[in-house]
Amino acid sequence: MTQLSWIPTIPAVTEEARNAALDHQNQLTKPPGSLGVLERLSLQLAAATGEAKPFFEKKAVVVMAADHGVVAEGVSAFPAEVTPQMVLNFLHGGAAVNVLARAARADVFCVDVGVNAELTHPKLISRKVKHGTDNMAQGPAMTNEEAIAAVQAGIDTVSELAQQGYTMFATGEMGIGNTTASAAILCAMTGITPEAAVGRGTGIGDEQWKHKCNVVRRALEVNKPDPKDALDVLAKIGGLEIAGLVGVILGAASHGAPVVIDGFISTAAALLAASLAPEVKPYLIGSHLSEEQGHQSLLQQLELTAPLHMNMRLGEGTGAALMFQMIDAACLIMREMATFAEAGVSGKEEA
Ligand SMILES: O=C(O)c1ccc[n+]([C@@H]2O[C@H](COP(=O)([O-])O)[C@@H](O)[C@H]2O)c1
Ligand SMILES: Cc1cc2nc[nH]c2cc1C
Repeated sequence: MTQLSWIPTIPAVTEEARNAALDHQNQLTKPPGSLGVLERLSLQLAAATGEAKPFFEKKAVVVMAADHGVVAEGVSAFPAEVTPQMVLNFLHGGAAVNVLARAARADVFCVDVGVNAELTHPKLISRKVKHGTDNMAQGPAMTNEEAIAAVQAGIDTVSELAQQGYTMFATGEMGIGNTTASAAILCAMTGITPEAAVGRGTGIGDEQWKHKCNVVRRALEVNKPDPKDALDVLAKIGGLEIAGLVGVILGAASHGAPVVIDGFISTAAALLAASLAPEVKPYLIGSHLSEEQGHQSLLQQLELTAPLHMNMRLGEGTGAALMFQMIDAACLIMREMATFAEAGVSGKEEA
């Protein structure tokens, strides 16, 4: 596939830094491999940054917010007006993601990429492409141009934050109806049935779940998205915040910054980003396994692992913000743990 002009160039990760990190890790006072996921993270972070012992002083959770026309079909347990209401909650610092980001010493940035209300707040990043998507059960959710503009909103947001010194990013989102769009993306990209991809979202019951499966089936039949063309999938059955997250992921990787992927919706965005630019893959860090049915399938498709099993299904970037604390831990192990030589501890017996 030829490189599309709106996709930023993504640097290759560095094996030298990974090897230097592995050398150091092998000298630390522990049996090799005994710190499990923390060890794997250290090596990935070294490869991504080109530094054997990186530390991330400034971390950003970017919450992309937008509305979904498909909510008119009755696919969510909550009304669409919750999207703008929660945006204000993020801006006032009162949402779960704000609390978990504070716990991780990270900052939350909220971007209006397509909320169906006029929002003004000094902290809001306003990059509205349109007032919510069109109803994908009746036709395409967006045009290709709108989808690209929303991707660009994510790329631009990350570029500005990188200029302010942020070196690690997490994906967050808010959009009533967006588990329907994400399930449709999973079906389109992998060919699995709506029954295997659709989950309970904000908490729908059995009858509404069956209806949501039928809505996804109809959206796929009406739009016939081409799985080999991730932009086609994104525009026809995606969401403006999902497109924004594709931009966050592409943008972070283009700056050589690792990007922590939150739950179901964020992982759908990551799957599209990796389809558009496979070079993003070494920059992706899985966080938690969402309760939403279909999340495991998305992770498998990306060969991503989600170390945190917290029974969460909130979105917003909450699982990714928790993962920031594990990343800090992995970095500090590399910087602060004593080596066998320093501590006078005997190494492994030779066989
Ligand atoms: O990230 C997840 O895994 C996740 C799972 C279920 C629900 N959500 C959140 O709930 C909203 C979408 O749910 P729904 O039922 O309206 O499609 C949206 O704002 C998401 O952030 C998020
Ligand atoms: C209250 C509420 C908060 C959320 N945060 C992310 N998705 C959400 C959905 C609802 C309904």
